[in-house]
Amino acid sequence: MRFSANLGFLFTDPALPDAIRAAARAGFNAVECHFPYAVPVAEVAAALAETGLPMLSLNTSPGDRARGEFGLAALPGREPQARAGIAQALDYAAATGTGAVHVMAGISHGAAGAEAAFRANLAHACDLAAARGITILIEPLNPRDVPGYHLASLDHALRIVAALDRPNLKILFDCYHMQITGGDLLTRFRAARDRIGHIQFAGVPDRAEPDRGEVDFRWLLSEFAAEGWTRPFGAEYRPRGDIAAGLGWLSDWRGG
Ligand SMILES: O=C(O)C(=O)[C@H](O)CO
Ligand SMILES: [Mg+2]
Repeated sequence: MRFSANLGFLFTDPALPDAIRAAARAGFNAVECHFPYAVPVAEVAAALAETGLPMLSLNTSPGDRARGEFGLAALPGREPQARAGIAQALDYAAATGTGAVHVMAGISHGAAGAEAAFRANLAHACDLAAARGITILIEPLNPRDVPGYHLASLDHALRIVAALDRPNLKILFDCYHMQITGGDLLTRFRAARDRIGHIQFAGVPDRAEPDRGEVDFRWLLSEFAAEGWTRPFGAEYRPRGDIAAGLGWLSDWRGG
């Protein structure tokens, strides 16, 4: 069982290169991040090379968070900024050997033209990414945490992936969001298995360490592995307190 530290939520105190080093020391096998763009790419590439950890994924720019933006790809009229963000993310991914870019849909509130904009931007992203061997991810986010987010269900993500029919377009199956939007995690994972490119997890409902709450991750992740999932699972949770003190779940997996 291998685990990736999501550096958007874990090890957020040090700058990104030192967060990568901290994740390696803590025993993670990989890292992933949200928005690395303020950090010189050479520093991130150097930390990855030094630790030997791969960076699995990063997100396109969210846009202006102060104005409530959380992604641009499904915002009609914002195509230039969305595509600039996609180009920026692909450049950063290529320079760091990152295998996947999560193209963030954004808060569309179901506006007219949002779905068409999202699909066109995704097709564009897939074309650019394919030339660089990079996977494009889309991630349904639950509407309680992100009201109005354009991509709020697994079914919607499956419809998009089927319609665009690109081999490098996959779904980011975040067990936290999936539990809140319907549960039935193993059955829904099995049904979507061929379309899934990455898995994340966190305790539900508090989005903290995955060692308590309504999902038994020791059981669930073992079942995913039994289904043939071999990639690292992305730990994307907000620690209840001290990060190191909360890593018992990781040492339990490692056998103490
Ligand atoms: O919020 C999540 O679950 C994510 O993984 C996104 O990348 C947003 O940061
Ligand atoms: Mg997630």
